[in-house]
Amino acid sequence: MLHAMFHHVMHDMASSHATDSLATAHALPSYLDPQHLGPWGIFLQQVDRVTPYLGNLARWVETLKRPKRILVVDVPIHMDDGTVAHFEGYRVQHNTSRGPGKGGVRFHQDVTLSEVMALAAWMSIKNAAVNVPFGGAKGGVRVDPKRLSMGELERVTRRYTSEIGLIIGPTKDIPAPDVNTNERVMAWMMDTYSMNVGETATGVVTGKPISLGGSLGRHEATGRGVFTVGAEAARRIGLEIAGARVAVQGFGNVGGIAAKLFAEAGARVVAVQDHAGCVYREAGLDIPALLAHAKQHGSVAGFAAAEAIERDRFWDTPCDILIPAALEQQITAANAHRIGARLIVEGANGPTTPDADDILRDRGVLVVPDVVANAGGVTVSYFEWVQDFSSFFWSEEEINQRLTAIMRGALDAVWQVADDKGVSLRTATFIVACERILRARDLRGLYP
Ligand SMILES: NC(=O)C1=CN([C@@H]2O[C@H](COP(=O)(O)OP(=O)(O)OC[C@H]3O[C@@H](n4cnc5c(N)ncnc54)[C@H](O)[C@@H]3O)[C@@H](O)[C@H]2O)C=CC1
Ligand SMILES: O=C(O)CCC(=O)C(=O)O
Repeated sequence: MLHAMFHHVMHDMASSHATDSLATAHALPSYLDPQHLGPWGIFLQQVDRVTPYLGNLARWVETLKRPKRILVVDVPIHMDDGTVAHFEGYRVQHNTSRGPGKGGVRFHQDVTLSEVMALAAWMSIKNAAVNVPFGGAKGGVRVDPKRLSMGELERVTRRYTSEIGLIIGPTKDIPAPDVNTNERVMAWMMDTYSMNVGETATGVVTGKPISLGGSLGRHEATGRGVFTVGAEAARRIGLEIAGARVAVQGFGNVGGIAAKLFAEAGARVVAVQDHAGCVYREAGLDIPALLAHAKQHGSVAGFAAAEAIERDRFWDTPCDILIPAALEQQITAANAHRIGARLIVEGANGPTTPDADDILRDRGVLVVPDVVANAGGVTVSYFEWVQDFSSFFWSEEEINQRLTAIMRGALDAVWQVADDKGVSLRTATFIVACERILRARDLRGLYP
């Protein structure tokens, strides 16, 4: 009787939840809920868009929807006033089929697990798109570093590094700079990891100071890559860089250097927006002067040789090329129809939502997606890692030549796939990258 009831209950569960016994194996952990809003939900939609193009490899696609490893850590530190503060830290290794995890560390007050999961996943796609031998990973601490003293920032960095030390390492997972982290932070990370393992391990992070095993050209690499693919995409759609009007959101490592290179190539950078202000000058902003101002004041706000405009007006700025280089989900269905540019080059990770992608495509705006456009940083990080292993350092000229060749090659490959299959550059890039990742997975079998 009991056996019969049990059988009945089991049967009901099976029929109400799913149709076969694999259902349990496929049930997603709550933090992977596809309905999840935010960046991870966007990544899942992007994977769904590419799946029909993956042929036999599509049987592995579920791998991409589940990060391999997620670590959430408590980061307690002594504040300068004697109190103890706790910050939440994350390191997510999305996929390691093609090599060790690789991706930056973000310090920002709004960092969430969903965001770090998506950023890690985009690293898997990006690293495969430019064919560097890495998987994808990313880290973050939910802290506003602008409110920390230098000592507090160092203590957060060192404690976070010790906590994630369990899973990082030169052949396991190699962090790098992202929003609000830089060479200084990388030096502390390298030193903390090295102290904990008992030897100097320069290869544990990239984006280090040159004098500590960093690479020439890494500081500029992401902005340089944005410029390289932006200029090449512009050429392909018949848009002349000399005289082109450029609008840039985010004026840090990526946006600042991209703006400088576009201006040096004769473009007019007409608008720049950062976290605290937005400036406009129809004749073109003096970028070296704006960079100096932002360095001194922490923002473009208050720059005298320009008109200060309301933040939201940035999206209406008449321009030919738009470079989002700040945070995710900036170009949405709410503003995509207002953008006047013919070309968008994504310096930031995840700046455009899938519904905005569709609007832009319908309007004939070309989007060079993050997973190609901003891959210059990780490409030179790869060079740095190789140089650290061999203790043999290359000239900046050699680095920039190799970077340019890889960026142009990657754009060319995805352009061809987009043409052949009639898809956007983003979907084309996901096709190329997912094929590489899933083929590696297929060849290796279940472990990675
Ligand atoms: N640093 C790197 O090598 C790489 C960075 N990226 C991506 O590029 C983007 C920017 O990163 P970084 O330049 O490194 O960071 P950063 O910390 O050097 O600069 C960030 C810039 O964004 C601005 N910003 C922040 N919040 C904003 C908001 N709500 N509205 C407008 N502007 C805002 C800041 O004021 C600052 O100018 C991020 O999406 C990052 O993931 C992508 C590839 C590599
Ligand atoms: O240089 C790296 O390893 C990664 C940089 C990064 O975080 C990114 O490309 O988004």
